[in-house]
Amino acid sequence: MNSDSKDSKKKRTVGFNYAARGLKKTALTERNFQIQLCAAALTLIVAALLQLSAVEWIIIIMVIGLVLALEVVNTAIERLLDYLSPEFHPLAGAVKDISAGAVLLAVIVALLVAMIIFLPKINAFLFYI
Ligand SMILES: Nc1ncnc2c1ncn2[C@@H]1O[C@H](COP(=O)(O)OP(=O)(O)OP(=O)(O)O)[C@@H](O)[C@H]1O
Repeated sequence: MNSDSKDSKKKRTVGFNYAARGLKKTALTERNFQIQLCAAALTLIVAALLQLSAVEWIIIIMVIGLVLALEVVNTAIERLLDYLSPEFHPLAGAVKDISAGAVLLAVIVALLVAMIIFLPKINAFLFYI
């Protein structure tokens, strides 16, 4: 392996480490992210119990990923604003509200998707027993 490809592999590993560190920090400090991680774990357990099809699994995993990724971005925006605008400023407040609104939208979509996929299966299961 030449030194150029070694360097680029090292850079990728270092980049991944920084990203993992960011996720770890978010998971350890952000209450909303912790709640969403628990909800995601619960959803995956219910999905496994209800034996979803491959397409249903893909949809569920995508909406979970959307919510978690948006929460991470929202956290980054909050931190950035805390750094740039530690004092009260209506614009800083508006940006935080809008960023939180994006997470809320994704959560609503995730709830709707979960209801559409899970409710008929839960109904069928209850009817069966
Ligand atoms: N610098 C600021 N200027 C004006 N309003 C702010 C400011 N910081 C926060 N706010 C208002 O307070 C709300 C909550 O902000 P905060 O940063 O506490 O976010 P949070 O959702 O409680 O997340 P976290 O608990 O992770 O900090 C914002 O959505 C915004 O309306």
